[in-house]
Amino acid sequence: MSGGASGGGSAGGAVSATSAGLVADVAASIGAFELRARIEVAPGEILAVLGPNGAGKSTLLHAIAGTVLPDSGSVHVGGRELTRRGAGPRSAQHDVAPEQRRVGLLGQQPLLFPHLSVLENVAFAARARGARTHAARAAARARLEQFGLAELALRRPRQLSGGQQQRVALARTLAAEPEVLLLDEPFAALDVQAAAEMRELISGVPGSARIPVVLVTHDPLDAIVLARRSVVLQEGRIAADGATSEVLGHPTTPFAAALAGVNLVVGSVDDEGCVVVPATPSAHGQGVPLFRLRGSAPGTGTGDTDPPVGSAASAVFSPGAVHAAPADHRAPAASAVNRWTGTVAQLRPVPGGVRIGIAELPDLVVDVPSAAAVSLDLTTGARLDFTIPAAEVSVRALPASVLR
Ligand SMILES: Nc1ncnc2c1ncn2[C@@H]1O[C@H](COP(=O)(O)OP(=O)(O)OP(=O)(O)O)[C@@H](O)[C@H]1O
Repeated sequence: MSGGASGGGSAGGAVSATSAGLVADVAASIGAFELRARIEVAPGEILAVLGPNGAGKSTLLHAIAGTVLPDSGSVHVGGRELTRRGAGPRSAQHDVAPEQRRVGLLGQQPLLFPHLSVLENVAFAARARGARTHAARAAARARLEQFGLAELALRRPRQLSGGQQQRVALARTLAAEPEVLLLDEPFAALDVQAAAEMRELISGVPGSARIPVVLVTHDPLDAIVLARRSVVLQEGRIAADGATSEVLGHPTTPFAAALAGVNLVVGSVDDEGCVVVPATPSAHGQGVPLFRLRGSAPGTGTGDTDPPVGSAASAVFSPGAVHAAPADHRAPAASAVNRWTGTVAQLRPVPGGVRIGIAELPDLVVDVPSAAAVSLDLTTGARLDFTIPAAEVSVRALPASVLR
């Protein structure tokens, strides 16, 4: 799925236009920001798009919806070409107007018509597509029934909770029978209960409507619960793309690692199969000279699938898998594996314990249980020995370009 505009090559080139799903391969610029991304989503599939603020997630959705016109590239839904733009000034251009795209876009706010009842709001979508009033109302009633909203049919939007409004907005979006559904942080403005109800409805969309769904979210749990595949968009590029379990279970970018709540370090592989990471010298002048991590889980650091010596690799481990103990002042040898001494830089409470930031390895955090935190007498500036069992470390090969 990756490559294309995201790989810097084929925006404006051939894409699988005959695909039954959504294929968007676009390069778009807004001011200084440049998006180059390709996504492909099958009918009945939910693709989660994760990424930090300003990564271009909304821009990607708007390029599909037709409210942002890409500089180059193409958008196809069900084999229908919605946009084709070449890079050159004389290249052929083709853009279906947003209202004719049959693309449903739902954002954080429901944006219902305040003067129409719930029923009329939902019926409006079918009427806008040419359905007669009676048929549109009947279809709207059926959809409200399906969404558990039938009792609210005669209310105005202001008489609904935020969660009910958002569910009505989803019903209205689907009533237009879109060929693709784009969801831009649909849970962001909802409380926990309302978000759960909305999640439940969205999880049923692929099965009932058999359309491709793109879900932009900041919450990794949304991706885990709703999407079998995820992409991570960073600075306008696809930084990770694959099964959600892989993208979050073995993240390759610090952003994805932070989302998944795990530590990610990147380094080169030495002749013992360890990932070697240079550490930042600490203010105490006692930086960890080399940080070496070895994994032992099958296929993740030992055996035939080991990354070759000198290649780039990542090591991923949970903050709670690290054991902390008072430093024994005989600094571990530079050759120590899965063991290092570090200086406590920050301490903050987390459920069940304390999270330690380490001065020499600022990208890592270690979680110690409350009881251990008390016995360690934790203070900033304290020196601790950290160890992690190899079985808790997952090592994977990375493209060589990450070390440049
Ligand atoms: N109308 C606009 N004018 C100027 N710059 C814009 C405009 N819309 C978006 N941008 C810029 O384009 C970049 C991508 O924005 P976009 O909204 O697509 O990101 P995002 O990943 O959806 O972010 P967020 O998670 O904060 O919603 C940002 O740098 C943003 O400032």
